[in-house]
Amino acid sequence: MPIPKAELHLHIEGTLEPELAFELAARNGVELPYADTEELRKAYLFDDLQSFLDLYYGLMAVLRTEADFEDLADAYLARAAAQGVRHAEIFFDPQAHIARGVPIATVIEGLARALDRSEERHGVSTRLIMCFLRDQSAESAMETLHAARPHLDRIIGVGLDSAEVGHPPAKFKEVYEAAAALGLRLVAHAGEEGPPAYITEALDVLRVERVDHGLRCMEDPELVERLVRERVPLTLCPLSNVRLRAIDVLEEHPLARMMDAGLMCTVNSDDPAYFGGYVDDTFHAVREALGIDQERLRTLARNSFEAAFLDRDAADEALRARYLAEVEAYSFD
Ligand SMILES: Nc1ncnc2[nH]cnc12
Ligand SMILES: [Zn+2]
Repeated sequence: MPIPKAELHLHIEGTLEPELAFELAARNGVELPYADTEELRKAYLFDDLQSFLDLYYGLMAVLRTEADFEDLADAYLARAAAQGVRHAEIFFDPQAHIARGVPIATVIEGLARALDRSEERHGVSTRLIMCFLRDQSAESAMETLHAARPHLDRIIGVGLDSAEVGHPPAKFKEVYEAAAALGLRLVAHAGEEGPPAYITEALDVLRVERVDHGLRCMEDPELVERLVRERVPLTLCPLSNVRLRAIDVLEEHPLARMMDAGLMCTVNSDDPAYFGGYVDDTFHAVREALGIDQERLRTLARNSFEAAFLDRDAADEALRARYLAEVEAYSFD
């Protein structure tokens, strides 16, 4: 049985396995530019974030109806449960769907159908985080926030993803202020490909509570000191960093050094259908490649629940306490 853990950095569209992509393509009469699942999988060789995003957005063409989003999320939750995930905070990219003529209500209601059954069916509690695409305009992000207003009871927070370099966090200051005023929690991708200054900006200008990736903080010792002092959780995704060439090989990933430095690290899967593993596969991979020992794996699991957005009410706090107790009681043998 894998160690219990929370997944805090997971793009639901990045869980679209080739088999489901072909099934949904057939269901919706969408032609995919690949002969079969094997040919599609062969296309998963990326030079950088942008080359991945081109494929990722293209494949979304198969997602059209509420049932498609429900099936996508349900398939993820089943896999996550098998990997020891007890709580999942799930990103989605509404602008990528609205641009294809799929209304935000279809996306959210479809995902919610799977999420509403998740505790009972898979034993996984869930939250939804709506991401803005940072390579689109600040106005488009604000329109998306407005479009989401009828569904805010379904959404715990907002995030910022897509092509990072050239799209610094400050561009989204206003929409983050508007989201905070609506009571939404705030996260943002920063320091994946972009410089450490983007991490600082995400903290100071967007006022995020967690940083997604944050990998490049290691280039700025003062920033590391600050992240340690303020105990800012980082949602790291080591397999993603290797596949998107932020790091050459997993053996060179700074996770162990980041933990040594006292950073509050969590380990997550990002886009597991594309990057060769779900979250427990990632735990195993870092254990092998970086010599992360059992007690450090337990720390990563503990951090994931401590950094989770499970503090809305007494029921949330009780859930967090239960999960943390499961982590402490877990035996690796
Ligand atoms: N790793 C990643 N970075 C930025 N945007 C993304 N969208 C999906 N995965 C992403
Ligand atoms: Zn991501």
